[in-house]
Amino acid sequence: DSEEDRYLKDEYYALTALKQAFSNPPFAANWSGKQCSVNSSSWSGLQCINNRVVSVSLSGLGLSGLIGDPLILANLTELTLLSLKNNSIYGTMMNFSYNQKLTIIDLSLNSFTGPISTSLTTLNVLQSLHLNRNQFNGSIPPLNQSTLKSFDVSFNSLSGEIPSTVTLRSFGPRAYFGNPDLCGVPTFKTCVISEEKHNKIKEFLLKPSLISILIILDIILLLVQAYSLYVFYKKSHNKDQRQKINDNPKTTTATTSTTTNTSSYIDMMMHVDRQMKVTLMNGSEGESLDLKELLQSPAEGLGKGNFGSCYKTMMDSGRPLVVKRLRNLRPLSHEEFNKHMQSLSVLQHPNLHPILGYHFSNEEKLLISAFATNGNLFNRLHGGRGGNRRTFQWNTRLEVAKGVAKAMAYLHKMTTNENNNLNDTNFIIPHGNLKASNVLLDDNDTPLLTDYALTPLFPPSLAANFMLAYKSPEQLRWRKVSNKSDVWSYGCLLVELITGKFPKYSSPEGGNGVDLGNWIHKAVREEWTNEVFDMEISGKRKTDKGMYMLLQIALRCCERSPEKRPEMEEVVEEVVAIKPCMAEEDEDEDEVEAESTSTSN
Ligand SMILES: Nc1ncnc2c1ncn2[C@@H]1O[C@H](COP(=O)(O)OP(=O)(O)OP(=O)(O)O)[C@@H](O)[C@H]1O
Repeated sequence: DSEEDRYLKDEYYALTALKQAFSNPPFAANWSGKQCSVNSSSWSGLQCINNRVVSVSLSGLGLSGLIGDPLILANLTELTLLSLKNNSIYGTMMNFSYNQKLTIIDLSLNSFTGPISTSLTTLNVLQSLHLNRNQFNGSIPPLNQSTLKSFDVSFNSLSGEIPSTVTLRSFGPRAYFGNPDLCGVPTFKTCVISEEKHNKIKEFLLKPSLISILIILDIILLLVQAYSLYVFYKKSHNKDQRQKINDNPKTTTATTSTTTNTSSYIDMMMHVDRQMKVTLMNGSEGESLDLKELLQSPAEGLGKGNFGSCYKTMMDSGRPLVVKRLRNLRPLSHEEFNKHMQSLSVLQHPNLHPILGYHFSNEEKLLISAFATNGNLFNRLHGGRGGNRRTFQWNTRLEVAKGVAKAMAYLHKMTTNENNNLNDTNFIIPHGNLKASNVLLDDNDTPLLTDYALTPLFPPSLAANFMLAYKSPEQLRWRKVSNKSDVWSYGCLLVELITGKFPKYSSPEGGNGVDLGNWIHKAVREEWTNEVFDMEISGKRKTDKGMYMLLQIALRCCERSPEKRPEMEEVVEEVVAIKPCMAEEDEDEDEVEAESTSTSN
């Protein structure tokens, strides 16, 4: 299936599920066949643009039924308008986290119950929200999008103080009418605890009822649990293995963030406790991965990415592993996840960091891999510049450039090779997320690519926004990952490697990050080529010829037009042909000699 076919299928299933939620919808027969034909739709109430559903308008059709799955619309990622107004639909409100393009939502005049979904606060282009005349209860989430101009939650059972955001305060009291327990501006009711409520609370606390006893017992139980977790955590921290982590000086260079994120680790342990299963990847049969041991071992947070967080953990054997806790996945069945993971296990290359195993349960999706001892390329390149820095020599950088190019070419070969044994039609191999923090370095600074080919696991809109740190011009426009957008990313990585400049997406404050792919053309055009090289590789001696050659390759990879960019295979040939700098090797030998003379003296 092409990516477009996948979108079509996903959207078709979402709409079919919606149809099935209603008993005898008048459009039952009409909603059959393909939902979109380019910019039109034969399905009543639907509008399409470029074969994607952009509007679902089903108001006043006498629809009745329960919407049970809050993510029922998650696959309609291009949806801008949703109106189910004036029907008899019940159930709780949908989760709109994946419908980031919604501008108009109208669920008014139905029988929805439960709280207003907090996912609405994430919709940055929302202009109109009508939820009036339902039975929504609980408090109003702190909506504060400046785009929101029309808002109505009147005649529900909402309660508590209206959050004091600029947006919510901008609507008159009419928007909030008919919610007797709602208070604060702009309603005319001030939020004070009434005498009656006050007495009720007093009564509740003083006169033990079954409910109050249960609540108090619950609180005690929670405290006991928290205490035993604390004791357990302390204990495991004191283990010898913990000492090993602390004693290993490389640990600090390996992490993006040295802060320990223990609370979420404990949180994770509680989640997976019930289904202790790690599935081993093909090729990892010799491994033994016991999730229980893995999660009970001492851990430290390595950092938080766009799709989850990584933890380093030390097994009893002394082997360090990394657990990546995935977040924001698209709704996936266990089978789909398995299928994708198993197809990834076919990929084996000395410069690809393998996933050793994974865990899938409703609550958690974890990927497990070996810990790369020298951390990631981003830290190696930019870390410790103020002092305490391990020099990153030109020859080592060149080796990194070669390794990454080989791994990328391998991934691309697997995408296009017709005889490959990846018969999973959903399989997409372009790396899709190449950036310096996704290039890990082992003991010898050998580069190991990680986070490859994960794009299909995430909702397309999210993947488009978060992946591809070095976004190519066409990727910015079409929001699609391709082999050629990977080539652009590789070019940007080369520029970062040669110049030591921060890319725009991850520049620290005051770090002068630039859009590397475009900047390098400007730099060469304006003839400051000699000044672009990182002082660490060009300062001491004359700039090596190889550096110019690598710069030329970077320029070709960063051609604005994808057709003009080389294939990764050609890139490998050219990068591999660059010879290391002999002068630097001599310098290294001199340094080693000087060191050994000074120690023998
Ligand atoms: N196997 C590993 N060995 C050593 N460090 C790792 C390993 N896996 C991940 N890391 C590091 O952990 C940190 C968090 O990784 P994570 O993949 O969650 O985020 P990211 O790479 O910054 O962003 P993204 O989610 O877009 O990939 C990064 O600094 C990454 O380099």
